[in-house]
Amino acid sequence: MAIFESTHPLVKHKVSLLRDIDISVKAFRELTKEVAVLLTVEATQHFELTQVPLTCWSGDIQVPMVAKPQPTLVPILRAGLGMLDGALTILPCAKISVVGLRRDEKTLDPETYYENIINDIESRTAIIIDPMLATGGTAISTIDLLKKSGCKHIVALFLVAAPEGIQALVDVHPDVDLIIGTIDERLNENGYILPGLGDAGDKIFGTL
Ligand SMILES: O=P(O)(O)OC[C@H]1O[C@H](OP(=O)(O)OP(=O)(O)O)[C@H](O)[C@@H]1O
Ligand SMILES: O=c1cc[nH]c(=O)[nH]1
Ligand SMILES: [Mg+2]
Repeated sequence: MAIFESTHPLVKHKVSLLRDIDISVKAFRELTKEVAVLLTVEATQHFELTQVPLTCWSGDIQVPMVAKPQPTLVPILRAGLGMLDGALTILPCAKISVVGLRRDEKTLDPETYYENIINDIESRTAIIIDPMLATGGTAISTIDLLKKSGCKHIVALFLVAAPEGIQALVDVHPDVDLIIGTIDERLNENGYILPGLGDAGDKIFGTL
């Protein structure tokens, strides 16, 4: 597994703005989208290229094009939807697989309530998008679902991650690459990330 924490100054700046207790729903949505754009650039920067023939204005040439089929984006409902527009800005032709999971507030175990994964996932990279990696339970279950569907290459993007969640993911799915905006300090006793963003889903959907 590769664990990559972004060093981009704009990622750091925007994640810092997301932490403001007085942030509006509008600003939280906009910043989430903007960080998703930047993280998607980071996630795609090592995509393999291949030379293909093309006829251009001056004749026949060989041009570099991405070798593998378009990836599938995998937003985890609900909060992952807040990153979808940003990821699609960079990957406008990506297929979309949707999974819905929620944490039980007491046990912190994830419950899967929706699954719609594309058919031909074997040949595509899956890019999971979710603002938060806390205990890691939700991401681990999502990766289980993707692998059961035949997915062979998985990258996961998070705005903020806790060290506990990263370790849990490494232990269970060591082959998955992580792209993280900022690695925070720790989880609190309720499984929330410190200093964190609070409940990202509630802030994106205005359900606080
Ligand atoms: O790493 P974990 O401990 O599993 O926690 C992380 C998950 O918790 C949040 O979703 P939540 O369950 O609040 O659902 P929501 O997106 O509908 O708010 C978050 O968006 C992740 O999906
Ligand atoms: O800190 C956290 C942990 C889980 N889910 C969130 O939205 N925030
Ligand atoms: Mg939530």
